[in-house]
Amino acid sequence: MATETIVSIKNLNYFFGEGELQKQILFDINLEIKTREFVILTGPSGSGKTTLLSLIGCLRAVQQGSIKILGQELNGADKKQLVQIRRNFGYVTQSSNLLDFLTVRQNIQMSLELQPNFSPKEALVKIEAILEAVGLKDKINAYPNNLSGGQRQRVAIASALVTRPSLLLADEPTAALDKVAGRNVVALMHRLAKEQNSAVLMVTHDHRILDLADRIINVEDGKLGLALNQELSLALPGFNEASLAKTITNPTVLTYKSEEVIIQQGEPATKFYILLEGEVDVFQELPHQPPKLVNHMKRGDYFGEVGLLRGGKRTATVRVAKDLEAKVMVIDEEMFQLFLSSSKLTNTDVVDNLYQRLINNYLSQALPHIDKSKILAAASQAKIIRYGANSTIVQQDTPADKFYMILEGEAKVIVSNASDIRSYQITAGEYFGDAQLVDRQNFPFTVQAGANNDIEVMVIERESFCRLIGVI
Ligand SMILES: Nc1ncnc2c1ncn2[C@@H]1O[C@H](COP(=O)(O)OP(=O)(O)OP(=O)(O)O)[C@@H](O)[C@H]1O
Repeated sequence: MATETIVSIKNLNYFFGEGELQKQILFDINLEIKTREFVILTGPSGSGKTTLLSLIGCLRAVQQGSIKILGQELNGADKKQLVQIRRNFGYVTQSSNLLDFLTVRQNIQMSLELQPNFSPKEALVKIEAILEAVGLKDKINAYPNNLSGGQRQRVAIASALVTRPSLLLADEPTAALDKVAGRNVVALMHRLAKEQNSAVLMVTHDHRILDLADRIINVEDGKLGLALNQELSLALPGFNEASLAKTITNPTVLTYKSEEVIIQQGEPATKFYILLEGEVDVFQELPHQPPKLVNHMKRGDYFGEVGLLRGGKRTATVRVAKDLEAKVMVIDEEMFQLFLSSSKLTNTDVVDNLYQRLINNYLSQALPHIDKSKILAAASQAKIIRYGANSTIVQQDTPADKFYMILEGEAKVIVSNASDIRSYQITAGEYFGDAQLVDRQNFPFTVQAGANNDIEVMVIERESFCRLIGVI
């Protein structure tokens, strides 16, 4: 699918007032938005978000700099050209500007009438289809007053998208809605816009929907910047600005090229990363084999915590996906530990995720020929059990009913028969039970936790394991 630049803004400045009262509102704005991108503008009140949106939407005249919509310059464009350019937009506002004396169908029809060339019959087909998409087909003849706030906003989205615009501009579309309705409305806008190949630029203060964006841009004092605090709170639930204020160092932002390696398996772990833009692949480097893809991550995901919290070495390689650039926030170890210690929620979330990734990495190494999706599914079913020093994990001559893998610590495998007892040590990443499980044999050995420390073991039930290796 071709990607086009929908909006291209270069060196844009904007002023309100004149002479001595003139005040600059926007400062040297540069921004590109491409097909299918869902971009959120956020930032403090009065920072210039609505002004920027209205300039892009041709509701104000460009004074200095350039805004191009689908290659057409707005600066200096005459009225006729602006009317033409506006046909590329859909607009959704906070108060869903529906006309109360018109039915839902008539309200949507008004958007279509701005676009010539539709017969009434074609218009009705389009209205029915878009109402079906927003889940309101049965309200086609209702009046807006008889709809809930969320339903009205869905009609507004239907009106904005019925013409299949290249760009949907939305100004605080959830402000009048409760949490659930607000999220539903934005999720709907997100889905439809992607299906129709539209780009979305949305102004919002609503933190509950930031995860739906492909990109979050912060507007502060009329300047654009990365929304680092919002990105942090998205990636690490429980994060609050006080955590950032307590830290000495500011996070660094780095950009990596397509297929560039960000962290390399086996190298010392010193930093934690949050993906701000682009996508990355996670690989497991295996002896005598090509690297194995174990995960794919997108904006809002983080990586690097496994090495920081376990063993100090990188347990996987993270590389930028092909044909994409990646922008990452780089957080040093001290700051990362502070995030964990300052929020129980963040700590729990990071640790849960850590186990999933550890299991995923170890299983990928143990079963190099099993594909990524099966391993991820099995990892999500696995249980983690801690055994105290010297305790027995499995007993020789009892039926094998589970697959075991050591995540941390050491264990002793003891094989005893009539004439002698032999034993050897196994450690993190090593496993047992696989050979006996399929045929429901007995364990030919006893496995005990090491003498000095607790150990952590991942356990997968027989059925999940057999499904994983493809024997059922
Ligand atoms: N017509 C106007 N004349 C003079 N100043 C204006 C005008 N409209 C807005 N401003 C000023 O421009 C600045 C930016 O306003 P804008 O509405 O773009 O901010 P915003 O980021 O959208 O704020 P909010 O989040 O509160 O909607 C504010 O300081 C505002 O007071």
